[in-house]
Amino acid sequence: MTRFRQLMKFLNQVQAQRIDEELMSTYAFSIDQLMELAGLSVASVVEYEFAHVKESPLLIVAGPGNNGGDALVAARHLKHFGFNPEVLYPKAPNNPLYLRLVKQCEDLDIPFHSKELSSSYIDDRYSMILDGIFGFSFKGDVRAPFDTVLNSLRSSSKPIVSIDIPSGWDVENGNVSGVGLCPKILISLTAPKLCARHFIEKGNDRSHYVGGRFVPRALVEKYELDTPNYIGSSQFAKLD
Ligand SMILES: NC(=O)C1=CN([C@@H]2O[C@H](COP(=O)(O)OP(=O)(O)OC[C@H]3O[C@@H](n4cnc5c(N)ncnc54)[C@H](OP(=O)(O)O)[C@@H]3O)[C@@H](O)[C@H]2O)[C@@H](O)CC1
Ligand SMILES: [K+]
Repeated sequence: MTRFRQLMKFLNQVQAQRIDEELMSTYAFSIDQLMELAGLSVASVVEYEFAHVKESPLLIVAGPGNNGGDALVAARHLKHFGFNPEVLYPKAPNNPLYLRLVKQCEDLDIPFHSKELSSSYIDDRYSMILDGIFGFSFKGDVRAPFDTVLNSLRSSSKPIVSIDIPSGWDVENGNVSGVGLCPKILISLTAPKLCARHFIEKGNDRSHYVGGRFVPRALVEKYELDTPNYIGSSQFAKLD
């Protein structure tokens, strides 16, 4: 596993969105490719942290955008890694990319839930929660049906791993509304966003990883990104 000193460069919301756009224009990536690598990084971190509870079901919560797409990709990889993922998909968009990801999961017999699950059900059934609800495009107050979904996840005692942004957090200012999740683990993709500073402040029982090994050198230089030197085939780096 790659270890790396805590990164000092944090992206604001506009920079994160611009980097995403440049990857898919100037640097000729398709969204499927980026999402596949992002989801593989996420699944690899979950494997590293939760291999000891492989038999118990994992709850993977997917939102309506690309953060949810990363979660669906991670669900598929985790199934191949020998885990037992189930997906909560409260608002499944009718978009060919996500429809394909859902079919790939269903073909692996990954169960899907569309209605909110109670915190007691979550506590009884799952060993951990993977939060792929909102990423770097989240804005404003949390709208239905995700307000009640966040409530039940927040009331659960199970450890939460957040993909890119803890859901409900302002991308730059953190959990200012108080309705956001409190993850134990954050996996920043490409580079941490400004809200990650508030995650790090919360102390030593938190782990911060970075993943998404697709950033070309010219983009690193343009945005002065502080990306880790990943070792070998490692899909993530743990930040000390
Ligand atoms: N380059 C990288 O690093 C890569 C990053 N990737 C991933 O993409 C993520 C960013 O994806 P994204 O841009 O699709 O947006 P994301 O945050 O998933 O949410 C958009 C959805 O949320 C909704 N929504 C928003 N606010 C809301 C509210 N208050 N209450 C309720 N709903 C709200 C919004 O709804 P709308 O406003 O359209 O109605 C829309 O449907 C990024 O974080 C990373 O995980 C990789 O896949 C690829 C490479
Ligand atoms: K998230």
